[in-house]
Amino acid sequence: MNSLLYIEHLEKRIDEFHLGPINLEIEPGTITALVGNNGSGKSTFLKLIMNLAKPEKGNIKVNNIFTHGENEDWKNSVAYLPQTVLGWDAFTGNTLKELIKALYPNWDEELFLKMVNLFEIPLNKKFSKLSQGVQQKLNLALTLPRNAPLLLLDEPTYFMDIPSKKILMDLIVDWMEPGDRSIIIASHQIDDIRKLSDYLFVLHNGKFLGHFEKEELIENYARYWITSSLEDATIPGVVLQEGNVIISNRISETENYLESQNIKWNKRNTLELDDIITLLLTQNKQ
Ligand SMILES: Nc1ncnc2c1ncn2[C@@H]1O[C@H](COP(=O)(O)OP(=O)(O)OP(=O)(O)O)[C@@H](O)[C@H]1O
Repeated sequence: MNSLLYIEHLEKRIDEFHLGPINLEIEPGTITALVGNNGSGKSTFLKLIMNLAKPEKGNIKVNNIFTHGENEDWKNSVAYLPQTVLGWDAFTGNTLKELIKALYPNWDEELFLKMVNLFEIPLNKKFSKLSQGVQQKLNLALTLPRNAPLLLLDEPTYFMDIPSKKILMDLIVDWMEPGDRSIIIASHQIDDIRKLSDYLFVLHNGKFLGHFEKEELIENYARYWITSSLEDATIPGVVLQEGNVIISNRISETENYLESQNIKWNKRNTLELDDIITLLLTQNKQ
């Protein structure tokens, strides 16, 4: 097996909250958007991968090494950007760079300097004196150059201005260029999800709703404007009906049924990805 990340039967409880069970494999060369409602367990899931939280059940392997075993070599294969970092406030960017560089044998100084330059990060200021957006940029500049094949990003663009988001997208595309790397990016930013991801990994209140190939997911949904009376018809595949507009995620079943019942429609379109995510997270009928 050649997966960068392998997860089976993963479950975690925090008080009333229950995450999982989750099964997931991440192949090299892919970007997966980790999507879910607030409190659905995205950050917890990334912490579990990093062995910063202990699961009740299940196994996690990074580059074929169990993350909760004696062998900690897996840590060289993963770079993690948490939502918030603790303990950095008193240090300048320069000092943080030296501390982190020493831990990562594949550190890419050229990429670090490029990111500092593109994001205009002042390296001589203490972390606590930087705005939240600049802190986020510095954090990214201290994460991507670790050159680990698996990159875990928890809301990396939350505080960033629009041009910086664009710069990061280009950096990520370049970073993926070698073809043997993968990213999991937890995000509520629809642009990040739409432009970057190959797959969507969807959580709802801790429940795993699916690991979808993005284009396939988009192709699976359609909206129809019905011109005949629908009355109380239960139409196969329909996940939402508002008046005479229906949305289906099993298009051929729906169309066959409409045809067999002589129910006419005069317009059909595809859904935007944010509409599909909203349906997944609110209907939860999948
Ligand atoms: N340290 C903790 N102590 C108590 N509860 C926690 C802790 N960390 C997470 N939780 C709970 O676990 C659940 C999942 O939280 P988590 O932060 O993983 O969600 P999330 O999907 O990342 O949310 P958001 O989109 O708001 O960032 C929540 O119900 C949260 O309250």
